[in-house]
Amino acid sequence: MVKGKWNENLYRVERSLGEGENGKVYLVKKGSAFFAMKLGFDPVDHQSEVNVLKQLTKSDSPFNRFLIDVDDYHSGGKDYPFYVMKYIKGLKITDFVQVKGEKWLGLLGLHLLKKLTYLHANGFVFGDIKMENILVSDYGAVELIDFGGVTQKGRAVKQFTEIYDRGYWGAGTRIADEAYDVFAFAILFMQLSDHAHDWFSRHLLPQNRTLDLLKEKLQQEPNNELQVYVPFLRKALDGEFTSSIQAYAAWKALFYKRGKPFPSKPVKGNTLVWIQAGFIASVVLFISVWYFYS
Ligand SMILES: Nc1ncnc2c1ncn2[C@@H]1O[C@H](COP(=O)(O)OP(=O)(O)OP(=O)(O)O)[C@@H](O)[C@H]1O
Repeated sequence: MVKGKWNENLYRVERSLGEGENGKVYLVKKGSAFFAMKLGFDPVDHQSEVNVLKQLTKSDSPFNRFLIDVDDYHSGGKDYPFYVMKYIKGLKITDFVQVKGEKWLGLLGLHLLKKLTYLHANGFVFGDIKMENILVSDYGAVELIDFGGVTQKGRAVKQFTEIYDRGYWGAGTRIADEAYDVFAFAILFMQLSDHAHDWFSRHLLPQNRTLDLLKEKLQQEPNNELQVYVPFLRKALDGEFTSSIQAYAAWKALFYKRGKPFPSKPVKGNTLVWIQAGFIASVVLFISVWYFYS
């Protein structure tokens, strides 16, 4: 059990969800509700993450219900800072694509860009877009986790991962602007196609990390699902989308051009039974009314 020193909320730790450079994340239960609890390793980094989440809590965006509680856990004479957030039950985006298939790439891109537009509208840039920081729940709902890299526009990006960073590819600065996230988005989607996956994990010498090389790889993109988005990805790498709203509109246009409907939600087994029962009941009612009045 973890009891907050100040707010006195009591959480039962169920299991570990994961660990990164900044902290450990646990699945916790309060009453009958599940949450994710992050215990920070470094108090300064932890506080900076909490400050961003607190600001987003005040915003008019889907992020405003993400942060639940901020407190310290006192144990063995020491205080351990933690925060509690919404628990996201989902798969890492790579695993989701592997399980469900590449036909979902278009929809995932649409949802991720939409999320970024909310963050950007509130004056922030995500900074550390990478596979590990994107969870996908059923039916393709995309959620960002790990707000450690979230940076106010105009400041130097707080935390990034080399291959997603436009500075690494000599394609621009590390000053937080919307195009920075759109560039990382493009790398992510190139990486999500099997073809480029291997190539990204290889170590490249500094002189080989160029925008031309990225575009050359894009040209060779054999993946059918991603093919339609290649013009978008090229523009994103070139920094031509100065806002995520523009990027979202462009992706959306290609998504519909592709002419593929959203993978639809299957009707649940018991919903189907109720629909059938309702139909039979209405037929019986109709026959009996007709019989009664005729
Ligand atoms: N809200 C959440 N719901 C479900 N799982 C989560 C949540 N937040 C984090 N996790 C899990 O915990 C792991 C570590 O969390 P997080 O990425 O925030 O740590 P970090 O130390 O900031 O990582 P990094 O070293 O990448 O910066 C994630 O990869 C994810 O699997």
